[in-house]
Amino acid sequence: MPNDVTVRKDSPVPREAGAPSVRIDGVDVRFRSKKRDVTALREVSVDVAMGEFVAIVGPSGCGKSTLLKLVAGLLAPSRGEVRLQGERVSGPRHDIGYVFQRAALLEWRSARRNILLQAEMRKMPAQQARARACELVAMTGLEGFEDAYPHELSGGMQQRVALCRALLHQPPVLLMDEPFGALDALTREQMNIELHRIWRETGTTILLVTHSIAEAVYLADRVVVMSPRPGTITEIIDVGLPARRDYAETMGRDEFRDATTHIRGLLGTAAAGD
Ligand SMILES: Nc1ncnc2c1ncn2[C@@H]1O[C@H](COP(=O)(O)OP(=O)(O)OP(=O)(O)O)[C@@H](O)[C@H]1O
Repeated sequence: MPNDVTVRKDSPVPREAGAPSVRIDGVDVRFRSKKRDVTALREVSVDVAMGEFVAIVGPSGCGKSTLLKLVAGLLAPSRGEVRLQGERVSGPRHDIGYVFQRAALLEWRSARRNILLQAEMRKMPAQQARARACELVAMTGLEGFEDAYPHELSGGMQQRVALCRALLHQPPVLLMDEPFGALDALTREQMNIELHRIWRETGTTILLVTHSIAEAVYLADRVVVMSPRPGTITEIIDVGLPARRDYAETMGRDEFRDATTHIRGLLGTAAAGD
């Protein structure tokens, strides 16, 4: 579905009856070395529906990034299995987009050419890639900065470029690892608003790791709360907010307050910042 639907302006999140977009089933991850044996994840199971937005919160070191790496096929579970679009993940997957805390742009390439890097790596037809890049530049408000180099862009703009690059090949699943953690509070708020709109417009399934409880609840359909290492799922919260969310109005809603208070309670003093 997400591959051929690029614009879904007003519809709510589709909850499809078919296979989930991501299935994490009874997963353990152990890292063994001569010096130590670390169980990063234990018995983690979660299904993410097509087009759903799921946020993952938990104390530092509980295995959030490890979970995303499993979905991307960059790590193999020690037990259990991960499925992406119905297929068992058994190696690096190219049908995903990945956004990290640092935009990691190439300094010698313009914004446009950083975005098009994705197309070059995938050998996408040039015309199709340029058209898609233009669409994404408009969607993320980067118009007028296509020829700017990374050092000429603000942190928020650099992250927008990274987001365009991650979405260029229209991946059905987008993995985001603390993408706004390095931004100032106001820019982060703006990026939250934009990401929510882009998610609604593209229909992409999103898994977002964040240390911000407010960010998780504002953006997601469901929030996965994890325990300290070895990371297990403490609870999965359905935030119950409408698909269209005005930022200020959402902050004042009972559902928002209830969900954030509940998550803070679950995380207790182990919660990392907000
Ligand atoms: N390649 C690795 N080799 C050995 N141990 C690892 C490896 N990757 C992660 N770990 C360990 O697994 C645990 C989970 O790490 P991970 O980075 O997934 O946590 P996190 O929840 O994303 O942390 P943070 O919020 O601080 O970014 C940590 O104890 C970490 O030291």
